[in-house]
Amino acid sequence: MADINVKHLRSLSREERSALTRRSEADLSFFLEKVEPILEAVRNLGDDALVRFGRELDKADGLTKENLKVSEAEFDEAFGLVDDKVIEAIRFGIGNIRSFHEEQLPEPMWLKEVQPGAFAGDRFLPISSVALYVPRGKGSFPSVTMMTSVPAVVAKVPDLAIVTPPGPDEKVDAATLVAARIAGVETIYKVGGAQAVAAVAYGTETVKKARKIVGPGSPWVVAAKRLLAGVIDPGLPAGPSECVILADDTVSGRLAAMDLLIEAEHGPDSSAWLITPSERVVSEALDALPELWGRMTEARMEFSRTVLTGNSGGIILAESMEDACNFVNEYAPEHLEIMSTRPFDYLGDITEASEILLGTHTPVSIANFALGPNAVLPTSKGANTYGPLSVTDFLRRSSIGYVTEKGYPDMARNARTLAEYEGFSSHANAVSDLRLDYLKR
Ligand SMILES: NC(=O)c1ccc[n+]([C@@H]2O[C@H](COP(=O)([O-])OP(=O)(O)OC[C@H]3O[C@@H](n4cnc5c(N)ncnc54)[C@H](O)[C@@H]3O)[C@@H](O)[C@H]2O)c1
Ligand SMILES: N[C@H](CO)Cc1c[nH]c[nH+]1
Ligand SMILES: [Zn+2]
Repeated sequence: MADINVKHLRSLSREERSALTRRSEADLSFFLEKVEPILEAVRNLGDDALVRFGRELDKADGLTKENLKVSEAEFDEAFGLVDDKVIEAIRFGIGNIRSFHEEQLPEPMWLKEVQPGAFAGDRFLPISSVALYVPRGKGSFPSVTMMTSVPAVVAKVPDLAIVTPPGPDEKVDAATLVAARIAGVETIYKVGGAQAVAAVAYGTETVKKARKIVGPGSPWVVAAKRLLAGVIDPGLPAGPSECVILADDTVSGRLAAMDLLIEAEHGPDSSAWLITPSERVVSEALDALPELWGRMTEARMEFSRTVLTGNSGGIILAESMEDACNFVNEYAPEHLEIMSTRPFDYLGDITEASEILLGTHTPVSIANFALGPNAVLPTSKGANTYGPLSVTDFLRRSSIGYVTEKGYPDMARNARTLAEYEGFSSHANAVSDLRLDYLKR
């Protein structure tokens, strides 16, 4: 396949190497400009704007203020529309996702005696209201419903709502409704894109204001979250999907090509690279791609072709596995597969990746839908500072302190010394002997 990008890491200049790590999210200027009036319209016109954008952008001609919120009847109807096999897969996935996320739930409170008679610790409470964004543009995403709802329910967020675009029939994707109900979320609004972020940030007549929004989305959603970061907590940055397949010489290049196409098929703005020091793997992967494309739907094949022949995907030949691991760390992918019969040999060399999947039987698809770890992951080098969506994203932490009469003297003496050094007289007074006098009265 002559037009698939094949890069030799050794022959690239620093600029060329760094260009390979660039994602579509790096320049959102087009989207930021277009999204601003949408946010303003929602702020000023509320439901009227949501109905207008739903009709214009999602072609939901039958959307009205009255049906913006999913009804009980629509939830019930969804179970009849979804194949039993799909419901079973949703239940299977939710079971594993719940089991994984329950392990993340911290004790509600802990206290440690840091000095005799002086205690310090943390207390956790759920965030009072969170909106979950479930995309629906280039596909429907019951799996994102599972990944966002389960940790929120495990964290016991009292006020949860899903926002997701309506289809042209002004309905929410049926499997999304099924997944929401099984996971335990009952409020769903038919609004997507930038207008959904604005709706939960400002609140409208129908849509309740939320303190935080989580969930992945297209650049429209990412741009809106950036612009509204002062109004609502936008959570971790989760934009267009991306993956790196890191393969050594122990595996088949055909297998590597198969997994390279997983995330490359999300959209033309996705990113997907296969990196290997093995020329055999490169040539087998190139040979396999046409057959694999023949097994894909036309639209998904076109998306992945765009990715693998454009600026954000292809195959990279590295000098060695060490060289390849260094590149992976520079890239900081959302999903990483270490495809090798000895994956643990390389795990220690990878420091920057949102998700690391090991071996030849853990393709990204299994992690996207079934395994349990969260598939809402930071993109565009977000792995440098963020982790995957987790139960703790739905909790807020308060520090707890308790000093007893026994612990007071040492604490007060040291606090006073620093208060005086910093020049804060009231801070110092509050830990002076005056306190002991006042305590006597
Ligand atoms: N990082 C992650 O964890 C993760 C997980 C799943 C999906 N994803 C990514 O999420 C993204 C989902 O994107 P999507 O498009 O499928 O769904 P989406 O719901 O994010 O975007 C569709 C919405 O965008 C808005 N929109 C579309 N065209 C517009 C225009 N011209 N002007 C204004 N608004 C417009 C519409 O409101 C529409 O409802 C994909 O890029 C996918 O790769 C990421
Ligand atoms: N790969 C996505 C996260 O980047 C998750 C997903 C859901 N459905 C398909 N893929
Ligand atoms: Zn995916």
